[in-house]
Amino acid sequence: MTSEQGGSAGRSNQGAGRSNQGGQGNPANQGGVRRRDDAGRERNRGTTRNRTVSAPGERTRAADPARLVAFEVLRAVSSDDAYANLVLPARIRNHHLDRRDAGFATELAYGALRAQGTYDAILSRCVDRPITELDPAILDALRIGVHQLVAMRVPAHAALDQTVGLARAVIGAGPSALINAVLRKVAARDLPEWLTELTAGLTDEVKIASITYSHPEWIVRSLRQALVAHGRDVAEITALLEADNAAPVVNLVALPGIGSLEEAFDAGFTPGPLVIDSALSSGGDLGRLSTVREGTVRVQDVGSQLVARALAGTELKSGRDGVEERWLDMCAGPGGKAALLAALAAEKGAWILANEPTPHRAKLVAQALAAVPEDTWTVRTGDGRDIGRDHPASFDRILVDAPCTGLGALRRRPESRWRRQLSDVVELGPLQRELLNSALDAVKPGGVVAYVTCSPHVAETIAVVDDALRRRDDLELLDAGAALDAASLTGDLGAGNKNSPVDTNRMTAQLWPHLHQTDAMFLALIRKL
Ligand SMILES: C[S@@+](CC[C@H](N)C(=O)[O-])C[C@H]1O[C@@H](n2cnc3c(N)ncnc32)[C@H](O)[C@@H]1O
Repeated sequence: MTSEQGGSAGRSNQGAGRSNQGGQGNPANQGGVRRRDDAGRERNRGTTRNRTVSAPGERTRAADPARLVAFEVLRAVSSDDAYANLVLPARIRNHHLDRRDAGFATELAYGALRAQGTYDAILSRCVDRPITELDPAILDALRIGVHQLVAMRVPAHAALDQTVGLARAVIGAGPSALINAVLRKVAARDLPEWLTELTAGLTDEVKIASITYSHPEWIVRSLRQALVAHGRDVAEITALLEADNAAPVVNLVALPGIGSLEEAFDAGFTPGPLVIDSALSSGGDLGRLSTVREGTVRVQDVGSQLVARALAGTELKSGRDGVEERWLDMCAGPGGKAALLAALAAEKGAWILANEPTPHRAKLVAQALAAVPEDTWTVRTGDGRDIGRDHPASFDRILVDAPCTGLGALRRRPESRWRRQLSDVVELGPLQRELLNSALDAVKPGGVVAYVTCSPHVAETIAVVDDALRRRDDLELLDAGAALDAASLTGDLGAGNKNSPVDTNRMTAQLWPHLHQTDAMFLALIRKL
């Protein structure tokens, strides 16, 4: 069963509230009752007591709202399988955090989630039983404490006082004593000292990197393998893992012919160096940008912008060039690339079908497309695997932005590295192949299919494309690296996999967080003969 929605459907504002730090002003904070300086210390609390780690004195009794927000986010992630980037803005709003507190809570929650592997290894040395036997709430409070102690500029006494105060307020007096004792042991060393101790005697580079850069071993192994398979030096793994741990820059795109970045520039965004109509910022409240609320300017990773533009700019041999072309976004939800593609299609006089099987995500696609002239697009709610059979040789350009593990977007989803498993890679394989095959049936001779993943994993990238090329004799690979260069402002991204040891992979391209400051998007451009 499928259903189609015309371009007039689903108009509503979107984009508002997507900021990580979109806190509301808190009158109490503005009145100077509770302010935080850059080091995360609260100021104007009355007499400053000179506490030390060894003599912490009387503990704070109430939970600091910013730490409470971070704690609630960790609890929602570990106990309710929540997504941190969805929970955090809501909690920031609920607790009325001001901008500075929102920034502190964001750093604390995201930092503690990303570095959980390292922190759990540290905690294992400081707790006299396996940490898996700890009450999950206690473990989350400890993780928050460790992050303040070893990675934030929070003085040790404040980190201890505040974390113990939080634990006392939300967990109870008993656990707060345990937390106090454990965090004191953590505070005895800084992070480099802890890492030296944790990796002493290890020779396995994967294990060392896993502890040092807080990634599961299977992901370290997969990313090393991906670097090599895409023709890069395995020594880049350190820079890649570090890039996964850095707070990502917010990327905006102005929909071509529709949006303007002037307002974003006025608000402090800077022009993106890699792609036209893009802007960058290290944070801020996006909700105050009217263009973002209207949907004419959208939050979108530069890598996503580049692959969409590379597909739109590829020369076709399917007849009409540009005018009245039919485009398909086979896996469109929630609509980021569909919106950019639709705006590019509108400029060229083309039309796009945006397909998504999940009804609520299909609604998001319609919302994302609402800013684009409605005669340019249609939303279809259905399985992409049926499109090749139902609409053979019907489209000039097709994007298959396949469901994948997202291993290339770990910096944006702090908890996902702990949720994903190697078995996910295996499970997604058949779906990725069926979707690509359906797209290859649905594309016209001379038309182009872009196979894209936000994962560089070999099994989700090269292996899928290789299988398609092996099964069919009506395909040719186009130079995806050159297409990305042509879509970029620099013309010299160096994303082509020219040095890949795999023959068929030399025409594909791979963007990398540590090289391009984008998500690790893979792109293969396949023309049907
Ligand atoms: C990587 S996301 C796409 C992101 C999207 N292109 C964007 O830029 O916002 C993959 C999407 O594929 C959808 N999907 C899953 N199974 C599918 C299927 N059988 N056919 C089509 N899409 C599917 C998922 O629901 C998800 O929305």
